[in-house]
Amino acid sequence: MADLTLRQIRKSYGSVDILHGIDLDIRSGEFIVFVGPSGCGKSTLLRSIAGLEEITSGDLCIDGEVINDVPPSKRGIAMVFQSYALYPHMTVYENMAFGMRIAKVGKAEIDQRVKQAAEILQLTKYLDRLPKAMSGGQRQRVAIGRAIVRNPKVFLFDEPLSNLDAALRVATRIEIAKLKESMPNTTMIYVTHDQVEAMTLADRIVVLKDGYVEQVGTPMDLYKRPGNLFVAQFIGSPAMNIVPARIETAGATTAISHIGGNKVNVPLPTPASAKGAAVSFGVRPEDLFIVTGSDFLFEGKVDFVEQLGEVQLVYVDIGRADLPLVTKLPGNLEVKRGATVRLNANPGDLHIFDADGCSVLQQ
Ligand SMILES: Nc1ncnc2c1ncn2[C@@H]1O[C@H](COP(=O)(O)OP(=O)(O)OP(=O)(O)O)[C@@H](O)[C@H]1O
Repeated sequence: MADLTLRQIRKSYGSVDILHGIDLDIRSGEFIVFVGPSGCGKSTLLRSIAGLEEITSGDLCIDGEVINDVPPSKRGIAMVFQSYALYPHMTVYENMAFGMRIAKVGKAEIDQRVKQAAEILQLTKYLDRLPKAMSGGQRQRVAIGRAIVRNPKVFLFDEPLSNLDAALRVATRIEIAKLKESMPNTTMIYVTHDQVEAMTLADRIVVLKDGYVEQVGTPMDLYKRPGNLFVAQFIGSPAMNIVPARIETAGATTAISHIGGNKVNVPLPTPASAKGAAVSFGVRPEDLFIVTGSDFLFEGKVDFVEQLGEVQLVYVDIGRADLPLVTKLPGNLEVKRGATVRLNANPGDLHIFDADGCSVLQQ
C-alpha cells in the first residue's frame, strides 16, 4: 500500500529545464500511465520517482514521508525497463534471486518468492534457462518477475513492451493487466507511447507536454472531455478533426459557423461575451456518420479511402486542402472516391476550444 505525492517537482539539466513543477496525487493501488510526445519528460519523471535522477526541487512523498534523499534501493520501488536489463550469464532463477541475495534474504524465502513469481508469470519451466535462450516476451516477464520478488510498494514500468512485436505486445499487455489485478494494493506507474496501452491499462492517464501536466483523468474522461486542443488531438486515433469556427450565438447552447458546412448548435454553454469569438470546432473521426437529409455538419467530396477491413478511414475534402476531414466508417459501407457526402454527429460528441486552445467545458 503506498500513496505517492509529487509536489512541484522540477528537474533541470544545467540551464535546461525539463520538468516545470509537476503536482500529482497518486492513490495506493492505482495504475497510472504517463503519456506524451517524445521528449516531454515522461522517463525523467519516472526515473526521478525511482531515485535514478536527482530532482532539482520539489518534494516526492510516499505515504506522507518525503523520500527526496532516500536512496533508490530503500524507496520500496521496483522498476522494469524497456531493455529488460537482465544479467546474461545468470539463469532466470538467478536473475530473479539476485537482488534478494544482495539484500541477504534467507535462502528458503528467496526460493519461495522466486517460485511464486515464476508461477504468476508462467516462467516455472524456464527457471534454469539463460536469457539468451528466451524470446523477448519471456525476457520481459523475467524482468517483471525480478521486480515482483522485491514485493515493491510502487512498481514503475518504462515502456516495457516497446521492444516486442505486435502480437507479443498484445499478449504481454494482457499479462500486465492481470498482474495488476493480482496485486491490487501495489501502486503502478507506466510510461508508454502507445495509446492502446494507455487506454486499456490505466485507472488514470497523465498527459504530459514540454515538462508540464496537460490533463489527468480516467481514459474515458480524457477521450470524452479533453481539457484542451493538445489532449483532444493526442488521445484517440486518428486524431480529432479540428476546424476553424466562429461563435454566432452564445448562451446555454452555442451556435457556431464553421468552414465546410452548416451552422450548428452545440449543447455547450458559452458566456455572452463569447459572441463573435474565433474558436476551434472539434469532432472525432469515429463520431461522424453519413446522412442524406439537410441536417448535417459537413459536406464535401471523398478524396481518399483507406480500407482497414472492419472500418475504413474516409478523407473528405470540405474546401480546405490543408484540412481534410477524417471519418472512420464501417468497413462494409460503400463509399466511392469522388462522391459528395454529408456528415453529421451527435450533439454530445461535439467539442469547442477557445482561442487559447482550452475546452469551453472547462470554463
Ligand atoms: N542526462 C540528460 N542531460 C540532458 N538532457 C537530458 C538528459 N536526459 C534527458 N534529457 C532531455 O530531457 C528531455 C526529456 O527526456 P525524457 O527521456 O524524459 O523524455 P520522454 O518523454 O521519456 O521521451 P521518449 O518518449 O522519447 O522516451 C529531452 O529533451 C531529453 O533530451
